[in-house]
Amino acid sequence: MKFCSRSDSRDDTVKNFIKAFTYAWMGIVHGAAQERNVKFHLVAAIVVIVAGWLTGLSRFEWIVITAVIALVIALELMNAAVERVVDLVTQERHPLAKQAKDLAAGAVLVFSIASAIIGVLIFLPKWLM
Ligand SMILES: Nc1ncnc2c1ncn2[C@@H]1O[C@H](COP(=O)(O)OP(=O)(O)OP(=O)(O)O)[C@@H](O)[C@H]1O
Repeated sequence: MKFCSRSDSRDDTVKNFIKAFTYAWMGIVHGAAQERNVKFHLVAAIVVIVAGWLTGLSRFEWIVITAVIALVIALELMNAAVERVVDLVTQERHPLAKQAKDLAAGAVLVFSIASAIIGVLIFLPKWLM
């Protein structure tokens, strides 16, 4: 009979956490390497961060910019995941496959438009001053 000490189960929890983190990191690296839109948003994020640094943003504005950048990239990764699942389920043309891909792409577009508006609202008044 095998007894599990409390430190064994804590080791397992830490190992599982590290494994889950590694898989999630591999997802980000894969997305950045394979997905054109993820690459585009990563470059755009760098441009926005440099522009923010040169312009001089408040703490609150940096919080908003950080959240917006993270959400756009997270949505792109989710969109890529939906595309993979749809392609795994069917290689044939199917109206539901189209809807699934277009809905996921629509979600990215909605937030991309909102993030562009947020960017203009934060940066434009400072550049016009
Ligand atoms: N299996 C499918 N069935 C129906 N429509 C699809 C399917 N896969 C993609 N589409 C639709 O085709 C349009 C273009 O999709 P997408 O940009 O993913 O290209 P694709 O058709 O998968 O081809 P490619 O992989 O060469 O770019 C989108 O409207 C998408 O929803």
